[in-house]
Amino acid sequence: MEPVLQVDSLSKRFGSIVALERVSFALEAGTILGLIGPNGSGKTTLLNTLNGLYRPDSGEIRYLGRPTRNLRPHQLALLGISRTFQNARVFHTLTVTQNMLVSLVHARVHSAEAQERARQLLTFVGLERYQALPASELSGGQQKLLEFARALMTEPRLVLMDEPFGGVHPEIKALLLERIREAQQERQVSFIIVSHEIPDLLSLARTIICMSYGRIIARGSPQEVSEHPDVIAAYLGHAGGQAQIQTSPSSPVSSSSYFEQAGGHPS
Ligand SMILES: Nc1ncnc2c1ncn2[C@@H]1O[C@H](COP(=O)(O)OP(=O)(O)OP(=O)(O)O)[C@@H](O)[C@H]1O
Repeated sequence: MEPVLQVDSLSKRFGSIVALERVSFALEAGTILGLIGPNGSGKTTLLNTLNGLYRPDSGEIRYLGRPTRNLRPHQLALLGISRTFQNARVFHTLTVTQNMLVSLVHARVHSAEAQERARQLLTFVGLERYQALPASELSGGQQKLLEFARALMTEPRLVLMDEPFGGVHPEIKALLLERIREAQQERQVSFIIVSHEIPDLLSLARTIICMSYGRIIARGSPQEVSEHPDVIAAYLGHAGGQAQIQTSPSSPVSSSSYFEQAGGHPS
């Protein structure tokens, strides 16, 4: 089957900073890819390039076999690539429902159908009772749920999510994890999810890619990547580190304390 996304030798620099260096991978339809890596390793730049916010310096992205080079984010959204951000980007003065409808301004969807889609998706993420409230009245975690529901409004084939679990209350995180799984399994949506919440990501994703200094340093199953010596070294900042990436949410070291210990890139 044709991959939903094919990325070949993608590179992106900001002046002297190499944010992406010959990044290549393919994403099968209906699967979840987890993207990990120390701070500054290029994860957000990769998402920004995939959804048309940044133009790559070189390399090619094909979505459902079609090159995306000259397409802008709203055009890619109409084709089926949607996106959430590290800090939820909701419109605070608009109501929850209006936030949902914003994603369809460029789409030819009848107003009644758009309203019904918004209602169903808000129910899906447990926000139905807040639909008439300004988004500013939602908690940070609820705003992440809203952003996720909004990303589904265009009936995407691929959703790019940047740190969906960061700073989210455990109950909301559990709901978000469940709904991402449901969207993948029942709607055949593919996901690329960037997260520092390693145990959650490892439980969700079929494949993990680890980046460091703009390059892919490991890819494979959650277990393969979490045990990969280069991955452990990248997080610890020295080769042959003894620590393991914790693979279970119930493991004694939480992901956040793990990252506090491990730090980012070695300087
Ligand atoms: N718009 C920009 N202008 C200049 N440099 C940038 C820009 N965006 C990213 N960078 C640089 O590119 C590199 C990769 O950054 P990026 O945000 O993609 O990393 P990341 O892996 O997402 O980090 P984090 O986990 O901290 O979010 C960093 O050195 C960053 O400072």
